[in-house]
Amino acid sequence: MGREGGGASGRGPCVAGPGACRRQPPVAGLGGLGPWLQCLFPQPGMADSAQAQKLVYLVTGGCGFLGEHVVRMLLQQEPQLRELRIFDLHLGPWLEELKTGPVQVTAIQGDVTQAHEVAAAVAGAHVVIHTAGLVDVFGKTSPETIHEVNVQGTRNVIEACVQTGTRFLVYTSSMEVVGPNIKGQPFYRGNENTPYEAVHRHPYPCSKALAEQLVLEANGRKVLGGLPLVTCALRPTGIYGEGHQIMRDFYHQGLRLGGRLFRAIPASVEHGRVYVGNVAWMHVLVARELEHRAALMGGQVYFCYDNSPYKSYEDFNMEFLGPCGLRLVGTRPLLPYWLLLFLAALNVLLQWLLRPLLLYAPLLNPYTLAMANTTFTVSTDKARRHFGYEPLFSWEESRTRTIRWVQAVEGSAQ
Ligand SMILES: NC(=O)C1=CN([C@@H]2O[C@H](COP(=O)(O)OP(=O)(O)OC[C@H]3O[C@@H](n4cnc5c(N)ncnc54)[C@H](O)[C@@H]3O)[C@@H](O)[C@H]2O)C=CC1
Ligand SMILES: C[C@@H](CO)CCC[C@@H](C)[C@H]1CC[C@H]2[C@@H]3[C@H](O)CC4=CC(=O)CC[C@]4(C)[C@H]3CC[C@]12C
Repeated sequence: MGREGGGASGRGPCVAGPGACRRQPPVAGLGGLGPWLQCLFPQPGMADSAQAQKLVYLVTGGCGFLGEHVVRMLLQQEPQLRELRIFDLHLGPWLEELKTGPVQVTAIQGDVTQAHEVAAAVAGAHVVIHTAGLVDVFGKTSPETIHEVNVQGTRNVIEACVQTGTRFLVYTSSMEVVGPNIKGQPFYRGNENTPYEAVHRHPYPCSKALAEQLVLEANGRKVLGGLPLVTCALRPTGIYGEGHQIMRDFYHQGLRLGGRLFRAIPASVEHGRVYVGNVAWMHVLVARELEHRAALMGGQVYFCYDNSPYKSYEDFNMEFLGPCGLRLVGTRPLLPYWLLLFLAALNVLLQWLLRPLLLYAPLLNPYTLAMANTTFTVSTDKARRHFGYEPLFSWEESRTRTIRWVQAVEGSAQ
């Protein structure tokens, strides 16, 4: 238990860096798009592996944006995997193609708010990666539902681990657990220990903060069989990459506006972003190393980071949308902040008025405006120090992959 820093186990060598254990080109390709389908069968290299395939992993939310990348990354990069269980409210058709490889892929349609469904899925798993969640900052779902899925769902996962004897739990938290806070104070190149007043009112960050707290408090609880549960939480900043719905929304909005997007956020406001492949890789590494470094990693939080540049939310998106033919108009915001705030408030009113008839959930509301307008960037090496994380994808690779994906979205939209 907790052989910190040893790296002598069968799974140890990967801590030296991704190159040491990369068996295939990194995962890519999502959403059933043609050019990416070649990457759907990443497993043959693993068949050569002399290592015993003995581990059972469960990924909740495995059909979501991040979850799908975690699933594919595990199949590619975790040689000890025997069975991969994918638990999600909505199962994707792409799962079928994964079932032909050497790892047993078990798709489980289920709801994290239903304790018995979660317990059945967790039973017999060695590791649970809990990414399932309701990501809603646009008012699409009620605060109660967000709480139910994100908080009660997480509680159910923890209890299932305790009751069935699963010892390792990795939770996908969020930068939003820290901030930006309601005062809009900047968090500039902060790390996991940077003091910051983390005060929230919006249901999404509140739910993520509560769920993260539950996960961290559960570290050390005795599971069935008497051994301690080892948990930790990963806090991605704004994730981007293949399958990112908000990027898709911005792209389509730009197309509707004749190939233009209009600057609303000052270029000086920096927003932390991280490539989905690197977030997935970090989950895989954490899951692998929790057993060997339990004393060091148990109960810890880690920001997810890579070498993506610090830019404003809009300027960062243009790194991908620009090469796809869109243009960001204006070097400064075209509308004054007070007017944007007024429009954001108007959107809230419209959402409320239209609710009986239709769901009106535009990107702009007071919360998203505050988010986009507040500097929040991380600069840390905690993940490297604790479990040897280095980004698997360089910024150039991440950028190229994302651009290719947006281009494929464009192709499939025509
Ligand atoms: N997208 C982002 O920029 C960031 C996301 N996160 C976190 O990462 C995790 C994954 O987020 P995304 O992949 O972006 O979201 P997503 O919406 O694409 O994926 C979430 C998945 O969870 C599933 N799910 C939702 N409710 C469920 C339920 N009741 N039972 C079972 N499955 C359910 C959904 O069907 C979906 O497949 C979430 O926990 C989110 O809070 C954290 C930081 C940034
Ligand atoms: C005012 C608009 C003018 O173009 C720009 C609006 C952008 C917003 C939709 C995004 C700005 C910041 C994003 C959030 C941030 O990246 C952190 C997040 C973490 C999560 O855990 C989930 C997603 C998100 C809340 C993300 C959502 C979209 C933004 C608010």
